[in-house]
Amino acid sequence: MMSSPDIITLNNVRRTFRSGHTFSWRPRIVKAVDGISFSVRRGETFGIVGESGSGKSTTARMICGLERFDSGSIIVDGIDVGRLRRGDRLKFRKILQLVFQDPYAALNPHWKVGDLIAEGMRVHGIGDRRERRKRVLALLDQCGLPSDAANRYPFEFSGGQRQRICIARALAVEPRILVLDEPVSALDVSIQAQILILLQTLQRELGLTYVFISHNLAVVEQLCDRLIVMKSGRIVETGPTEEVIHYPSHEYTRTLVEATPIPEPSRRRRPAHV
Ligand SMILES: Nc1ncnc2c1ncn2[C@@H]1O[C@H](COP(=O)(O)OP(=O)(O)OP(=O)(O)O)[C@@H](O)[C@H]1O
Repeated sequence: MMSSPDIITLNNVRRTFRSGHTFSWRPRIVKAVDGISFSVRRGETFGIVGESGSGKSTTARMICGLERFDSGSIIVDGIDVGRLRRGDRLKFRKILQLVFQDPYAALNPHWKVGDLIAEGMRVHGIGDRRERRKRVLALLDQCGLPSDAANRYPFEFSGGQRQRICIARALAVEPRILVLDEPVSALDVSIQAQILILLQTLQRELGLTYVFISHNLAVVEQLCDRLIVMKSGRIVETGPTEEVIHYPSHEYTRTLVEATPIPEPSRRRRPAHV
């Protein structure tokens, strides 16, 4: 059977939050995600951009099965995320892993880095202890970390190195998809560039699909093949990254582009591979 070119498909997905005081007469209804549809192709980097509050993180969390949705459907590698049962969650995590913005908060400070990376493998029953140790060392190397990192604690590392640890941990279970929610936003610009290069290299080597959430169009421009622009829970623009950034058709995208210094001429990178 031919596998579909699309690995993630959202169809008319909505998510509403009630906010405001429990005792207020009129709780405020926030349409965080207001009927969005898009597909992500296997092996591509798909960007979700928009200003703060536009619904990017809610979308990412719904794709990951961490946030329920009110209506619509989300299919990830053939799995209906809306119908994930408790027992399916583990299997789902082997397909899709997440990397968050804050590498400080994401790592348990009491665990050694080697144990942090090996934990997912242990939970998923991958290899025995010896094999897991070997794989931890290979992952450290692949993510540009020294091998003695395995025996050290997260606090001994810089922000960029911690994000490398988070990426190694995500890759440990050999997922097909990484959802990266503002993965470089907390880092210095020079460190950002190194992490982006690492992500590009890993994608090439492992054939990964990335969903990349960012408010920074310069970063998105460097990494993403295609993107959607979100505003108030809706998609206002979609298309190949260069087209959207250099020839935006929506006023909102134009405002985002104008607010971002994007180096010229465009320094994009590698042929998209599927
Ligand atoms: N758990 C929640 N309870 C109430 N409102 C929420 C909740 N999560 C998100 N929202 C609201 O939904 C809207 C979209 O939020 P979301 O975090 O998805 O946006 P975002 O584009 O990722 O913003 P940011 O970049 O600041 O994270 C916002 O108005 C937010 O306040």
